Amino acid sequence: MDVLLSVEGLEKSFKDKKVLHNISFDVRKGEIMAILGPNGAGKSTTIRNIMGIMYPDEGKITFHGYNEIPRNKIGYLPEERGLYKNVKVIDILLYLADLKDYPQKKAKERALTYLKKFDLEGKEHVKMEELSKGMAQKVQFISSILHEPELLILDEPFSGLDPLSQELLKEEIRNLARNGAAILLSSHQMNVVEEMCDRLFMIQQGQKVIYGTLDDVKMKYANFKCTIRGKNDLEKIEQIPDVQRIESKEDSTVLYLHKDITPAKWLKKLPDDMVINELVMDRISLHEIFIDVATNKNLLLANEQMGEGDEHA
Ligand SMILES: Nc1ncnc2c1ncn2[C@@H]1O[C@H](COP(=O)(O)OP(=O)(O)OP(=O)(O)O)[C@@H](O)[C@H]1O
Repeated sequence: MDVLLSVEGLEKSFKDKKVLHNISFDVRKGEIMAILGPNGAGKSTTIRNIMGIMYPDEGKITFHGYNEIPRNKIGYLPEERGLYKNVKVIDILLYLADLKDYPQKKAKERALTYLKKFDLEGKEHVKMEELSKGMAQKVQFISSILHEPELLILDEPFSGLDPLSQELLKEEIRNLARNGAAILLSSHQMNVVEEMCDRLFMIQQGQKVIYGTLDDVKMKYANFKCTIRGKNDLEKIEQIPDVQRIESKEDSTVLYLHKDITPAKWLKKLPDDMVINELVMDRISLHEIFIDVATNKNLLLANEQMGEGDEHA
C-alpha cells in the first residue's frame, strides 16, 4: 500500500518537558491506522504537529514523500469541538469547503447528501447553536470530509455520539478508507479500534510502545486466556500450570496464561475432575493489552516484541 503520510523521528518539548521522543510511523492509502495511548501520552501533540498547528523540535513529516503538507488534501476533526455558533449549518459547511478550494456546487450537493446520511436532513438552515452536541459533532465530521481529503485525521470521533450515530460514522469511515483515503484515528474505545483498524501505533509517555498490524499485535502480544464456568476450589485452580494470573468470581474463573503455551497441550493439563459447564479459550483483548501497557506491566515485553523490523509487517 502507498505511504501517504510519513512521520519520522518527531521530538517535541514544552519548556523543559519532553513530551515526544523519536516518534515515527506512517499512514498508507486505504488503511485505518489507530494512534492510541493513555491520557497525556502525546497523541494530540503528534496530531497537532502533523496539522502544522505546532512545529516539532526535531523530525520530519512528509506527504507523498514531499515536505509540503497540502492543507486542502487533509481533513481534520480536532479533539476540541465547536464550529462558529451563529452560522447556519450549510453556510459553515460551504465556507469551510471554500477555504479548501473545493467547488461550491459540488460541496453543496455533498453536504446535503451527508446531512441526510447522518440523520440531519432539513437541518441545513438551522444555526449551529441550535443543534444538540451530537448533531453539531456530526456536522463537524461532515466538514472534515466534504472536500474529499486524501488524509483524514480524526481525534476521538465517537465521543459523545449515540450508538446509532457511532455505527453511521464507523460505516462512513470504512467507506472512505475503501475508496482510498488514508485515515489516522485516535480513540480510547479499544473495541472500536479492534473492530475497525488495520494497524495501530501506541504511545506511552511520548514513546512508541507498539506498532504493527492488529493481527500482528494480537498474535505477538495477546497471550491466551481461558474462561471456565463452573464452581471449582481456588486451591485446585492454583495447581494448574502455566497460569500467569487468576481472576475468580462465584462460579467463573479466568486464567491468564503464559506466553508461548500451546492451547491444545495446555488444555490436557486441566484436572480430570474439574467442573466445566462452559469453556472459552481466546486471546486477551486490545483493551486488556492497553491496560497492561498503560500500567507498564508488559512494557518491556512490548518493546522487545514489536521491534523496528515489525513496523512494516
Ligand atoms: N500547549 C502545551 N503546553 C505545555 N504542555 C502541553 C501542551 N500540550 C500538551 N502538553 C503536555 O504534553 C503531554 C501530551 O499531551 P497530549 O495532549 O498530546 O496527550 P494525549 O495523548 O492527546 O492525551 P489525551 O488522551 O488526554 O487527549 C502532556 O503531558 C501534556 O500536559
